[in-house]
Amino acid sequence: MPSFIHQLPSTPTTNETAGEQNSVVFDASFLQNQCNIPYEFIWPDHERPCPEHPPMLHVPCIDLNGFLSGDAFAVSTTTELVKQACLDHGFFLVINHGIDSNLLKVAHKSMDFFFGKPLQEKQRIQRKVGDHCGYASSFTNRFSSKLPWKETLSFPYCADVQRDSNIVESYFLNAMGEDFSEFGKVYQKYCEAMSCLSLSVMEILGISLGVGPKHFREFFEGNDSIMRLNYYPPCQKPDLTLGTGPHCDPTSLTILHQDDVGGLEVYVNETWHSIPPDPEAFVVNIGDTFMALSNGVYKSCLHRAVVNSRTPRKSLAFFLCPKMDKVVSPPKELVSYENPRMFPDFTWSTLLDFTQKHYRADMKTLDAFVKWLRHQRDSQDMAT
Ligand SMILES: C=C1C[C@]23C[C@H]1CC[C@H]2[C@]1(C)CCC[C@@](C)(C(=O)O)[C@H]1[C@@H]3C(=O)O
Ligand SMILES: O=C(O)CCC(=O)C(=O)O
Ligand SMILES: [Fe+2]
Repeated sequence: MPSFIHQLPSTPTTNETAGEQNSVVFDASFLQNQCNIPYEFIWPDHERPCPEHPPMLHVPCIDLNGFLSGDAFAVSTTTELVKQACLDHGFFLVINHGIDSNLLKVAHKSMDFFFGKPLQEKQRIQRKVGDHCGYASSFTNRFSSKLPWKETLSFPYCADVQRDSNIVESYFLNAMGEDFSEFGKVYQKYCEAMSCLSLSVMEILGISLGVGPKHFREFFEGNDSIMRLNYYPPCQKPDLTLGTGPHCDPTSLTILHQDDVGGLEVYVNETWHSIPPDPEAFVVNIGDTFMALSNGVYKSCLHRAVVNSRTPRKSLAFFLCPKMDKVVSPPKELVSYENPRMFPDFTWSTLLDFTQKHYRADMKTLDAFVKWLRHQRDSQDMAT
């Protein structure tokens, strides 16, 4: 067992496989004091950060307040800018979003509250094998190489108040007790705000694709989304590792808020570009599931996060996802003889399961998923 791995007393749970009796976690406070980093965190040459600071990506800035005012010029400008961005690389910024600045501030502060806790306390909410929620530390018990230099805390958000109007608060109360009541309240409010913002963006995407403002808004009304807190400790060898490896988000839409450190990079025209932090703006990008919903018209884009040797970096990522059993299928207006179906129908829960149990999301997730899905369906057909 590598020295940086702390063997913790086994925490038997219902869904651990026989081989998962012991939880192992990455102890950033221990690692930071070593002069080198373990080989498991060293990425192949061709995937390492650029030696020079990459050029800045000029992404359009969407004034959401303007769009929501209904002013015809603002609506057409907004939808045109989003359309061009989504045809080019799938990233754009949203400003004048109406999200309370105090909520943003306390959401960032609450990350320090959690990630500053002793390892054993964070380990109380450890992500279980095959699950997408909980605390994960560089996924040491999930991947054996190209480990990301980060700790994450992921949790579910359900927008369907009939089903669960307080899922985030309950999740933390159940897992961490009364001390996390305020913590849960903060992220319940944050996720509600993110869900509302996502539905406005879905209106813009619907208009930009010619299917109208309601189509995708209604598709995501009762979303089963994922909120993820990314904490990237400083690294003594930032040029050898990555905070988050190159990937396309398998989800539908990502609304990201970076702190002021910087580190998000997007791969466009065969070159890595940086998207510098802007506290007033959310970075929005479409994911694989929305690429399938648009029948491939809009592209899910390759991106990653680099780390530095000086200071921790934090980002809050809200991953909009349809209801688990919702069938992902493009509207008929986006399918034609010239534009035949690019992907088969699938449910979001099947793709999510694929990324959690069978495949580490990267830049080819959707292709790998479609191949896997076809194989599964062929095997079932042969068995009947
Ligand atoms: C559905 C998801 C899987 C990941 C979290 C959400 C959306 C982004 C995915 C991820 C960040 C892509 C890079 C690899 C990954 C393993 C990670 O570094 O965290 C991915 C997440 C995951 O599988 O936990
Ligand atoms: O932290 C960042 O800037 C990006 C993280 C990311 O891409 C993700 O969590 O999917
Ligand atoms: Fe991402």
